[in-house]
Amino acid sequence: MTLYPKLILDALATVRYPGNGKNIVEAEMVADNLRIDGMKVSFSLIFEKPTDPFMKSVVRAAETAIHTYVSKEVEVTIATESKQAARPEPGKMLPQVKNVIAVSSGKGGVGKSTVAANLAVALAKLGYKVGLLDADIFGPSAPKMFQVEDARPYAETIDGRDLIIPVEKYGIKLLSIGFFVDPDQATLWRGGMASNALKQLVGDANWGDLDYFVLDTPPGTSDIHLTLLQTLAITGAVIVSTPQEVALADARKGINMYTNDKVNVPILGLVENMAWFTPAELPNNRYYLFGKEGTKRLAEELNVPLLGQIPIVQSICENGDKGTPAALDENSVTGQAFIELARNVVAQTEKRNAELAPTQIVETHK
Ligand SMILES: Nc1ncnc2c1ncn2[C@@H]1O[C@H](COP(=O)(O)OP(=O)(O)OP(=O)(O)O)[C@@H](O)[C@H]1O
Repeated sequence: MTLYPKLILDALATVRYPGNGKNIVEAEMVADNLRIDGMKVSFSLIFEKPTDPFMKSVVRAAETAIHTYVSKEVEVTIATESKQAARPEPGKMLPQVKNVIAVSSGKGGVGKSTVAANLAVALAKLGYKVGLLDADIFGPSAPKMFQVEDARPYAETIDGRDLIIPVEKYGIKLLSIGFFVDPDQATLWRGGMASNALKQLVGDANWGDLDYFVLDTPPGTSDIHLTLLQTLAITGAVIVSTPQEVALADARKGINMYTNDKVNVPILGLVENMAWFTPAELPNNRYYLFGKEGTKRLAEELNVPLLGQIPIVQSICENGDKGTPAALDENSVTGQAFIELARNVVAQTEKRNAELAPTQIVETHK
């Protein structure tokens, strides 16, 4: 049997690309590098993106078509190409971002998202270029806290890649998993889907130059943390806790997630949220509802800095609901507490960068 190009192309014309229903010859997906050498055939298939979900199945279908319509004896080699440049390798993503700060808590509901959002706002107030990624897949709250719930970020082609453009609010570049997923559906997501979505929000978004990239991570320890550790070199972690014993026990677990022997992310320090209650009409009174200075003692015991103590103030909650983070008003008691926190985060980050080598990403084992 003698093979010739038309025989191969006719076989390939029976394969449909599921994305548009056209056959792959008509859709100009077969590159003009078709080589025939005896019973050996090689060529490339061209896809729009390197992440095309149909890539594997189309390659398999093309091979099967040649075996079915030409001969089982043909030795087929198919390479894949894409029109768009690939996402940079993990660890090489976001070269223009100077510091990546993960805000974590061992336990839900301690105010981690409130602290992450207000830390981002306070850093921007101090004049830094700031990005905030709300990676809290099970309870994204940044859209509400920044009053951008209706935002639907779009993509633009930049240097040959389609990149998501972050929303800008209060001088911060912001993306939330909540812009893309109905929060009620999030818990139904399989781990892999959530991880892929997150990798896209990090690697396929136009974050540009940033001094601080703040990550609001999900509560507790999860696959999402592992994805973040495998995708980004996290400069340091900020752990949020409330003063009660149960929260402190969980805070230790949260710390361990960043400092075990496989992961080497330095802890920049702890934040004690809901440290005391101050009624608006008695601003000098402090009521220690959840115990006094538990987080402060934990910080001392672990020999890590206490970066800030944030009181329980009704306005923090109201501002969060209204979409105007408390840190926007630097003259308020809470605004000052968050500015102080941001100053301490900057000081600890600079100290860490002077004393320690850059963080390495956690390798993926296949
Ligand atoms: N210091 C504070 N004073 C008053 N209210 C606060 C304070 N910190 C957080 N809150 C309120 O507590 C609630 C929970 O806070 P937040 O969503 O930030 O917690 P979280 O730890 O991120 O929770 P999750 O586990 O759901 O991610 C919110 O309504 C928030 O406005």
